[in-house]
Amino acid sequence: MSPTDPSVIFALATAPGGAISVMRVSGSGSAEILQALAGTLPAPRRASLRPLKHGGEVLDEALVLWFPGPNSYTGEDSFELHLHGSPAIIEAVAEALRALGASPAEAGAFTRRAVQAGRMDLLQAEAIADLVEAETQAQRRQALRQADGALSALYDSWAGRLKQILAQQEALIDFPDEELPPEVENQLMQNMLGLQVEIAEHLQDRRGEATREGLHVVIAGAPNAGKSSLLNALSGTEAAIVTAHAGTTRDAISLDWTFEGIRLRLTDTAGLRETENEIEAEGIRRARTHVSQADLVLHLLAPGEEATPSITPEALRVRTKTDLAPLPAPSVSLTGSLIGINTVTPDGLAPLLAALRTQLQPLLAQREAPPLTRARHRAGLEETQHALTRALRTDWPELRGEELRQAMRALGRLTGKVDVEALLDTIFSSFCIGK
Ligand SMILES: Nc1nc2c(c(=O)[nH]1)N(C=O)[C@@H](CNc1ccc(C(=O)N[C@@H](CCC(=O)O)C(=O)O)cc1)CN2
Ligand SMILES: Nc1nc2c(ncn2[C@@H]2O[C@H](COP(=O)(O)OP(=O)(O)OP(=O)(O)O)[C@@H](O)[C@H]2O)c(=O)[nH]1
Ligand SMILES: [Mg+2]
Repeated sequence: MSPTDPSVIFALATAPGGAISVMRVSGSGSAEILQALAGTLPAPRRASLRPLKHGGEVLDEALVLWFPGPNSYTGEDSFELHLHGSPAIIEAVAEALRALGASPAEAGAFTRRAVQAGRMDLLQAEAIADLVEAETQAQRRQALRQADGALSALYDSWAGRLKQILAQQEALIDFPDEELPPEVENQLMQNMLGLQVEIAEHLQDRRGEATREGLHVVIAGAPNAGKSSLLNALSGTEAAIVTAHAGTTRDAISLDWTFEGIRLRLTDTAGLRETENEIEAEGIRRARTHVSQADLVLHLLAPGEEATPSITPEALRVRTKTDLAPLPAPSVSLTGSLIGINTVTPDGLAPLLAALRTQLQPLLAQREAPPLTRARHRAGLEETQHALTRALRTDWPELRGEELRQAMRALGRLTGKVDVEALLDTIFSSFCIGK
């Protein structure tokens, strides 16, 4: 293929500003472009130092990696130029690549080509995006596991079982009514139910989404309860203003905090009370919105403040300023849910951290089965479940077959084994350039 083949794409794979910048190039026609720049093709998959020349000039002295297809990330002929990371070199090399017929890659284009070449499925491609963006160790582990194909294997096994169920169903259709063996029909129903139960359990597991997206923890309570002090103490920042004046916080203040490898978005809110002040009232309205959308609410109560009713039934109730007024021992044992903290003594937050750990335990637990990680997976599995439910409800064999096929299609779209093209744009548009 000619060096001007439009299917060759290039992109910087590293963020600008580093000492080294990696330019990635892929597509049939890569070999000619690399030869034009580096003189000859280096040995495959080995780092070689080469002067890169274009227009009779040396652009940089670079490390070159040549990956002949199909043994490359994209499955195509591709190469990498490990350049000195200056803007001038990057610009000159990009200019040369354009002149040689390559075009700038769109977001996710390299991974998209890897999917199209059958080197990975959609779940693995999504996991690569998550891997690139992982900020916590839990996110890293989860993405790596999904990239390895653990979730794909689970959904593929379900697709395999659905295929068997469909085959059993078709065998039933061919039977004349009077000879229909009831145990075959029974077996079929059992298989459908068994699959539904497994998918339902998988859908109940929120670990994957919580790990990937983080959890929203909202600190709420009356003015002066110590909410902003807690936000500052947990995050080790002075993000929120603290004063002895009741009604200090108006705007909600959010920051990210990693606890036990889980990403938490902490939000400090305006103290809840009746007020004539227009600004404070708006703050309180926003506070209530945050509370209603929280995954976990910490309801802070100053000493002497009535513990009930709580802001929301699920809130963790936290008695503050225990350095001033220790939690009376009986209240600890009687209402085990009341946690005592202060932001003054060295271990003042320990009871809250312990309670948070317990609360998050289900999310921290390593389990055998890989969790679903995106709304897309949840929607596809729910569609599968609905189709299975309809298949179970109907006595009409042809209709049941159609519902089973629909369940298979919904499941197949998750790995990308069906209807891939329609999905690629939405999935890869969220990637960064160079991936
Ligand atoms: N420089 C560089 N670092 C990188 C990548 C890259 O593309 N370039 N990666 C990109 O995301 C990740 C590594 N992933 C990769 C996956 C497959 C192949 C590859 O060439 N696979 C061939 C040969 C495998 C082998 O060496 O045994 C193959 O599978 O056939 C390369 C990188 C992270 N680090
Ligand atoms: N002794 C003691 N004082 C505290 C503690 N936590 C907060 N305070 C004090 O209580 C007062 C109110 O604290 P804030 O953190 O501003 O309270 P808040 O709930 O954010 O108040 P608003 O923003 O007005 O709703 C300040 O004077 C803090 O120094 C604590 O654990 N011990
Ligand atoms: Mg405050």
